[in-house]
Amino acid sequence: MAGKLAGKVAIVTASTDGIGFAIARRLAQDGAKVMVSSRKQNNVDNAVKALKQENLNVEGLVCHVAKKEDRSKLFNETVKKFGGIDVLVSNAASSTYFGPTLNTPEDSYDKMFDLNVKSSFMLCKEVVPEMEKRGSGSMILVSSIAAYTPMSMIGIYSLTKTALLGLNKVLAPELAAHNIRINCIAPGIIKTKFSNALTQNEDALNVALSTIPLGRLGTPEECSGAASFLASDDSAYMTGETIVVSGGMTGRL
Ligand SMILES: NC(=O)c1ccc[n+]([C@@H]2O[C@H](COP(=O)([O-])OP(=O)(O)OC[C@H]3O[C@@H](n4cnc5c(N)ncnc54)[C@H](O)[C@@H]3O)[C@@H](O)[C@H]2O)c1
Repeated sequence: MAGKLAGKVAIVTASTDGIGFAIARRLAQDGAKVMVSSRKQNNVDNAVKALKQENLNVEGLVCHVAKKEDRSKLFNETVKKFGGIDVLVSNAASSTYFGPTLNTPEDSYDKMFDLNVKSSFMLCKEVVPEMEKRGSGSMILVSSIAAYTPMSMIGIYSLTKTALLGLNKVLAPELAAHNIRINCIAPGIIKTKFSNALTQNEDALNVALSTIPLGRLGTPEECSGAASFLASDDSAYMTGETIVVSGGMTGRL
């Protein structure tokens, strides 16, 4: 397929719905071969079917990103199906507690750090040998606007997203030595299942909208162009950076 990502192979985690699905679709529309993944076989099957119906070059696999054996399988199967790995989008995350930060249970804290931060780090670390074989690579971490201005009722989730900005900065120089780039995307409030709790409550929605200069929520598709840009050689001189996709929200929460 022609396009700015022609010849590239991409993995997108948690890509059967929401922002991950939109990114997987956009990378494939721009010419990449894409491995779609998430935790449930049924969701993987549905996403792959939908994308194949659009004549996109995708395959799918179950991957719970906190499980080492699942991550290994994801890399091995991608190499087997597509011949290598050029792009990794680490998108999986969860927010397991809503309320005052000081009340966050320890197991929730651990779960969010394990999934949102540690799994991202392990994916980045473990994919390096495959990218080295290709001679270059691009990694993209999905952070959040909450990384900059923590949202009060999801304080520890926000903290994990700030940690990803740090991970981005700390890995960029080391990965550069392998000719691999790493960058972040920080979405604002995007209409997905993830943001349902906020967007289905009219009062909360109105408060949120009042902080967004563009006056509306974003869509998953509006995050996907930034991912495609960071995956492509158009961003060849960028590493350790973050693209904010928030309708102008930065610093306004
Ligand atoms: N929606 C927003 O407003 C918003 C804003 C900023 C950042 N984000 C980030 O965007 C990313 C995608 O979120 P989304 O809004 O598309 O919501 P979503 O609920 O569609 O995506 C989250 C995905 O992560 C998956 N996931 C959870 N645990 C997993 C695991 N262990 N292994 C693999 N997958 C797992 C879920 O199944 C789900 O598909 C997340 O990193 C989220 O933090 C979302």
